[in-house]
Amino acid sequence: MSSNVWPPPPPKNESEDEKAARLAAEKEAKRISDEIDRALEHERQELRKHRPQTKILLLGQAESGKSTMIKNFQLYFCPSSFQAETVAWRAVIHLNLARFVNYLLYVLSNTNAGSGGKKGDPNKDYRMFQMRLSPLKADEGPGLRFETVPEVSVRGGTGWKAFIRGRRRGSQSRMMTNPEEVNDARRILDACKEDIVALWKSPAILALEKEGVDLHHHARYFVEHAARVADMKYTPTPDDILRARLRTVGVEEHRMVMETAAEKGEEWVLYDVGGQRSQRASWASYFEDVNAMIFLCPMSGFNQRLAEDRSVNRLYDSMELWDTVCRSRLLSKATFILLLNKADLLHAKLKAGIRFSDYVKNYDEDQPNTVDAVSAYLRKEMMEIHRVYSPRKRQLHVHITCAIDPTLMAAVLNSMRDVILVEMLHQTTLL
Ligand SMILES: Nc1nc2c(ncn2[C@@H]2O[C@H](COP(=O)(O)OP(=O)(O)OP(=O)(O)O)[C@@H](O)[C@H]2O)c(=O)[nH]1
Ligand SMILES: [Mg+2]
Repeated sequence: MSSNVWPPPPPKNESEDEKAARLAAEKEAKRISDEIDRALEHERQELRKHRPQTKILLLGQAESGKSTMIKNFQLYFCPSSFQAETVAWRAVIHLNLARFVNYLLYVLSNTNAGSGGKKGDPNKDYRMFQMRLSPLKADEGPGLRFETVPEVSVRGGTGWKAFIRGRRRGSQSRMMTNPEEVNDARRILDACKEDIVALWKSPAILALEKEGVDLHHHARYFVEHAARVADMKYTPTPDDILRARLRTVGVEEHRMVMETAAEKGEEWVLYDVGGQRSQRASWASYFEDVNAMIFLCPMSGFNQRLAEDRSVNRLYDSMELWDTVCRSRLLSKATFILLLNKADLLHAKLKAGIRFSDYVKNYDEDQPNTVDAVSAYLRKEMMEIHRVYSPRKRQLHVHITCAIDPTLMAAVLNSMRDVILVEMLHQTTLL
């Protein structure tokens, strides 16, 4: 008979007295075991009470992927709250799609791409779109600019997700005025979906790309998936939500109740800031008591310019910003995590033959034009800035990331969580 079975089976030929004594002993053992469990749980609760709240600040220039990281965090550590916000993201995705389609139409109306005029030609299609999507254009304001796609934005703290779910009135969001309007927009998009697909495949769009008009915008994904996304029955997938673009204005506070094992029930506070230059002045007031700072540097920006100042290269801006953040005394005690993001876009650019060394003068042209070599170079440069300019010695944790790929992000998120927890524990024991 196996000695591993618990509780052990009753001995053969057990008398009534022996049975009563055995049951009493088992009951006592269970009482003691439950008591130990209760004491452990109590100790855990006490530890939690006395541990300072986990506060994490995300920094980086506009479109570096800060808000996308917040979504990843929520998807991984608080999946049910991520799930609950799906409907709110659908409205953002539809606006991303509609505005990109409007942009395509605008670009087409300003070029001679494709052959205009004939029956059934692409120009006829886009005129029809312009007409059908006019309700969505109502809040755009005059003058879509040729070189940019108008962005969807919302000011932090407006509670827009609850508003779109129809639970909150009076939101200040400019995005939509009421849920009925959201449904109208869905019906219009559904009616237009075949035309959107046809427009995207049309010779006029192909001609634009051939002429060198850059249509590599984050909303491109939604127009490529228009048949699914514009359908009335559409529900966004996690991948779609990670691709949705909603520019952050001001500072958004996200209170996340962790659903995963060790920290289950704990509330972590994440601050997401607007990354444009005009927004950066408001950051400092959040520096003081954060436990960790996650900085996002989009590696693919090496050949791009800032939307807010076309004279500035995006990668240089990121480096300068990193320098400033490293020097900050207010952040000197925070755990530093650096994410070299948009590895997928960097890969696509390098593979297309765009040379990193043409834009970054310190990168020797003999060095390989590969993601590995370029990311190793950026890692080294940024670690050096951190080492030289940090007001006190501190560890830096660096990851190469692609924030739209939740499978790849899982390992990074786990590692970041572990680092933050260990630092928190360290701070608690020092207190
Ligand atoms: N291809 C690719 N796209 C990404 C990646 N990370 C983020 N994005 C996309 O880039 C766009 C901008 O990302 P956001 O997270 O909104 O950028 P942000 O830093 O919050 O920008 P601001 O709110 O303006 O400061 C979104 O459409 C994301 O889906 C990435 O690693 N690869
Ligand atoms: Mg943002």
